[in-house]
Amino acid sequence: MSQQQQSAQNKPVERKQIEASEVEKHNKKGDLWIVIDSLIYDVSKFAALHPGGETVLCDPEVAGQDATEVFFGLHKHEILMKPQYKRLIIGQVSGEEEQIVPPPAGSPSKVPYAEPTWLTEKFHSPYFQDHHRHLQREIRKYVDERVREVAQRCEANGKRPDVDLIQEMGKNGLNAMRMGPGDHLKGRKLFADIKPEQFDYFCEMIITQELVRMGARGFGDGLQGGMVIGLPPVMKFGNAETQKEIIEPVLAGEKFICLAITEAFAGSDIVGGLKTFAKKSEDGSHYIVNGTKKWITNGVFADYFTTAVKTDEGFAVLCIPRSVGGVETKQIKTSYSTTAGTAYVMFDDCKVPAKYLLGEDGAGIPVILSNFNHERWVMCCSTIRSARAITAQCMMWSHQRKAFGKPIISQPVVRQTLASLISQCEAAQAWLENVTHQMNKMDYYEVATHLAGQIALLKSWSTRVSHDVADHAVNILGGRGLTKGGMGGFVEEFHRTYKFDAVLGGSEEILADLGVRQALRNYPVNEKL
Ligand code: HEM
Repeated sequence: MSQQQQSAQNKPVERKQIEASEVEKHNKKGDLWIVIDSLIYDVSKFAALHPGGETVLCDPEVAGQDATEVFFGLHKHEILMKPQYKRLIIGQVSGEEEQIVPPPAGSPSKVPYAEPTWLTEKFHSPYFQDHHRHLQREIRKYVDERVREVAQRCEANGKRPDVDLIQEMGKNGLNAMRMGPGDHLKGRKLFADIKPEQFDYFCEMIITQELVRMGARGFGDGLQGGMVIGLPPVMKFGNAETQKEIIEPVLAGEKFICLAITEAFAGSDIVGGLKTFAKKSEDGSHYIVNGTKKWITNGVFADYFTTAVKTDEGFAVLCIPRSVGGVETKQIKTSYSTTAGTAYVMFDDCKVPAKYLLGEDGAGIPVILSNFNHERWVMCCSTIRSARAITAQCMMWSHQRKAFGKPIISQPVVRQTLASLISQCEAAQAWLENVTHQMNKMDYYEVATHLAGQIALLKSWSTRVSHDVADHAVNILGGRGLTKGGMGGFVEEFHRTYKFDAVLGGSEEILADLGVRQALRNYPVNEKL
């Protein structure tokens, strides 16, 4: 259920007022009431179905009593928002009021550090303007009301993300906005009535960061991850005919695309290690492609494969339509959900018309490299926001979970841990905002020359932050951090999946090294220690 529906349902309703002394009388199997946040639940029949068992509800400290504290030590608030549990409410304790009401859809959380400072009351930012704030509110509402349910469902059942949702995101402009600023936005109606000329990398950052709050990493990649990394080479290097065929149908969610670089034979060593070969025909009209690709996000349902190949000229990129025949895909089961459509791809004598060549034959490296900075930056946006969401979960859990008679946040060791996680999240977001600002100001070549190293370092470091956050979050949540669903479900999911950002788009060590090597390129000859 969306937050908006939740808050609508939470509007003050006339409830039957019942004295606490009356509630106390209903304290046994078959006649069992409990109070949570002033509301009286008749659990007489539900008790036998309660996932935590009937016995715990018949405990003298629970049966006929106010069980608010024990309830929130064991369950997420969202359970009480479900209609099947709301139906158990029979009244309210006389003279008491509900205290725990979720904020309206789209509004920022007031939990300390749950939001970046630009969304925190009383804080200022040099980067964000009114349209950014408007976009953030609208996209959060959209995610909470429209996307979250699909995300949780697909993450669990492993099916591809609903095509009607992707097509809706095509119509409302979101798919195009996820491709960053550029000519493709001109004349297009954008989500939340953002004007194309207003759209900058901060807008894109907002969209990416709001989407990851769903806590469904596999779905996040399933939801057009392939488009975000596979379409840019077509947009930049495709010829007019190919662009016409591919770009709009992909943005509309009618066709699907993926980026096929990695092979079982080669990850980061894309130049030396690749084996997929494209042999040009004598008349130059087509290529015959043979080879395999591995871990290709969205490959299972892609119609187009933006594929790195070797040729007689050296290295090239072809956008291979599945429809040419000879393309086979197999699902790979990874540690996140199969909803991402991660594939093993086999090209067997694929006859690919030469018009699908992106850029020049033998000059494929810049085509691939041109993609990397944006892709890595998107991953920074995503992992940094997820780490913050997990830190907020730790904050909330340690605030409401009691051990040794006190909330666990009263333990100095827990506060020390939170201090470290908060500091890392704040630092990572601040660096990200700085890099994003530079992206708004620099042109493509300046980014490649001056910012690629910073982006590489930021990605490398932010996934270290995620590592630390995931590790400590599991310790704080305990067994729940290792259990799917329930109170620690989000933490379990993050701990299982944060490594995707550490490996995809260049692994931590490779990127750290790239960052330093790029710095050395501009090392001044005239300065000595
Ligand atoms: C209206 C009242 C309640 C409802 C609707 C409810 C519902 C649920 C649900 C859906 C679960 C499954 C776990 C999850 O999804 O998080 C659960 C587990 C549990 N519940 Fe309740 N519950 C209620 C009250 C209580 C109370 C008052 C207690 C107090 C002892 C309690 C103790 C437990 C325990 C011990 C578990 C297992 C927790 C775990 O697996 O970590 N429940 N409950």
